[in-house]
Amino acid sequence: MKVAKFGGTSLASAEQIKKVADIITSDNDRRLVVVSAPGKRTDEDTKVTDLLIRLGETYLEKKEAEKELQDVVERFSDIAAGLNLDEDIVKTIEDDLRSRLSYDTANPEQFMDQIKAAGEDNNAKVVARYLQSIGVVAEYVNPQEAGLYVSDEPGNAQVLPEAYDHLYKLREKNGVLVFPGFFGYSKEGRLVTFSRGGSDITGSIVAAGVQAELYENFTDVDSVFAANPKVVEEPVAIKRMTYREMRELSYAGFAVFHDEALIPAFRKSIPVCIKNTNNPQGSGTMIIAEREYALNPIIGIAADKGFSTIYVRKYLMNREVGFGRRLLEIIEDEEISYEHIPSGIDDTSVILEDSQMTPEKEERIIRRIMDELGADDAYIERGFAMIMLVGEGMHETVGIAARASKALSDNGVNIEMINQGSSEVSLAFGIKEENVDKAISGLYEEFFSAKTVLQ
Ligand SMILES: Nc1ncnc2c1ncn2[C@@H]1O[C@H](COP(=O)(O)OP(=O)(O)O)[C@@H](O)[C@H]1O
Ligand SMILES: N[C@@H](CC(=O)OP(=O)(O)O)C(=O)O
Repeated sequence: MKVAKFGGTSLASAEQIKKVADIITSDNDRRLVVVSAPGKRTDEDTKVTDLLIRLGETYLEKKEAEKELQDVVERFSDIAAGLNLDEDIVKTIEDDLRSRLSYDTANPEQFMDQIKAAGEDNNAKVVARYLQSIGVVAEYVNPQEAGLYVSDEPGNAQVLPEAYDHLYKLREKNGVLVFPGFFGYSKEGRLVTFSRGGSDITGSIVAAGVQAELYENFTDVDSVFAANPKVVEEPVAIKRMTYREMRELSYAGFAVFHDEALIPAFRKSIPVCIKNTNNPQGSGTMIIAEREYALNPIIGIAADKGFSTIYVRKYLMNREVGFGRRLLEIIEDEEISYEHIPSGIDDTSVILEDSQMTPEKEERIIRRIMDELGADDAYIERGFAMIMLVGEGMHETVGIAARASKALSDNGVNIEMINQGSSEVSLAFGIKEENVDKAISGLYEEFFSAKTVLQ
C-alpha cells in the first residue's frame, strides 16, 4: 500500500484534480490519498486556506463575513463545475462553512482551527466524489473516526502515539481512501490543526500508521533541488537524500516539504518520494535512511529569513556557573523558543525567530538580563537570515567551512555567526537578510556546478 499526498498546487483547479485522479488510477497500490486544500492557480492567486483565515478573522471582528464566505464557496464552485459534479456538493460546502462559523468564538484559536480545516475537509469530499463519478471505488475518511489523535494545541498539533494503531485499521477498508490533511482531533473530540503546510505531516503520520511501503508527496516541482529554484537558476536535482538531510534542509527553508513531516515516516523506515503532479513519470527525489556520499558530501543549501539575536556581554561570563541556564529561563518565561546559541568567553547570542518577539517582551527580556544577570550590555538585533549547508559527507571532508567562508567573503557577505550542528550534518551561517540571495548563489557556485550529478 502506498500513501500519496497531493499539495495545494496539485489540487488548485479542476484541471489539476483530473491529473491527480490519473495518477491515483495508474497504480493500484495508491490506496490512501491525503489531500490539501486548493492552493494557488497562479503566483498572484490566494490559497483557500488563506481565504479561510480571512473569513475567520473577519467574522471574529465583525460577526459577519458574507463576502469572505462567498470567496471560498466560489473556489469550490469553479472546481465542482470543472469536474461536472452535482451542484448539491457546493451547497453542502456552503452549509458546512456556515455551521463552522456558528462554533463558539470564546476561544478564537479553537474557532480559527475549525475554519482553517474546512479547506482540506471539503476538498477531500470533492476529490472522493470526483473519483466515484469516474467509476473508482473511493470514499472520504473522517480523521476523527480513523483515530488521528493529536495534542490540543491549536495551530500546532502534535500526533499522539495511540493514533498509529487506530490508523492501521484503515488497511482493512477497500478502494481508494481520501483523507483530508492538516488536522486531527484531541482526545476530547476537538478539531486541532497542524502548523501551516501541515498536510505533509498528515501524509507521513498516515503512512506510518498503515505501514505503507512508500509515502509519495506530490507537488509542483520535479524534485527537491540543491537550492531554491526561485533563487538559483536551474539548480541540480537531488535524486537521493537521507532523512537527516531533508529534515535539516526543510527546517532551514526548503518549503517543498514540512520540516516536522519526516519523523513519523523515518521512525517506521518508510521511504519518502517527492514527485511532480505535472510530470508524474519523472523519478523525483527519494528520501531514505542512507546514501553514498563520497562524491557529494554536500547535498543542499537552504536559507530562511526573519531571525533576531539577543546579544549579551558580561566580563568573565565563562566562569559563572548557571549563567546560560538563567539566561534561557528569562527567554522561557516569555514562552519563546530559540534556534542557536553561539558563545564566546565574555559574550553570547541567542538566535530566535523574530515572529515570537513583541516590543513588550523585548523590553522585559533586556531589563531582566541587565538587572538579574548583571550583564555589561544586552540588546536585540533584527533582520538576520540563517543559511544552512547540509550534507552527510560534511564530517569526513576537510575544508568545507573554509570553502564556504571564502565563497561568502568573495561575494561581499559578512558572516555574523557560524554554528556547526552536533550531528555534523549541517553548518549554519548567520548573515544580514539583505545578503541572502548573493550568499546562496555564491555558495551554490562553490559547491555545485552545471555538471554536478547528485546521486
Ligand atoms: N530546494 C527546493 N527544491 C524544490 N522546491 C523548492 C525548494 N525550495 C523551495 N521550493 C519551493 O517549494 C514549492 C513546493 O512547495 P509547496 O508550495 O508547499 O507545494 P504544495 O502546494 O505541493 O504543498 C516549489 O514550488 C518550490 O518553489
Ligand atoms: N492548506 C494548508 C496545509 C497544507 O499543507 O497546504 P499545502 O499542501 O498547500 O502546502 C496550508 O496552506 O497551510
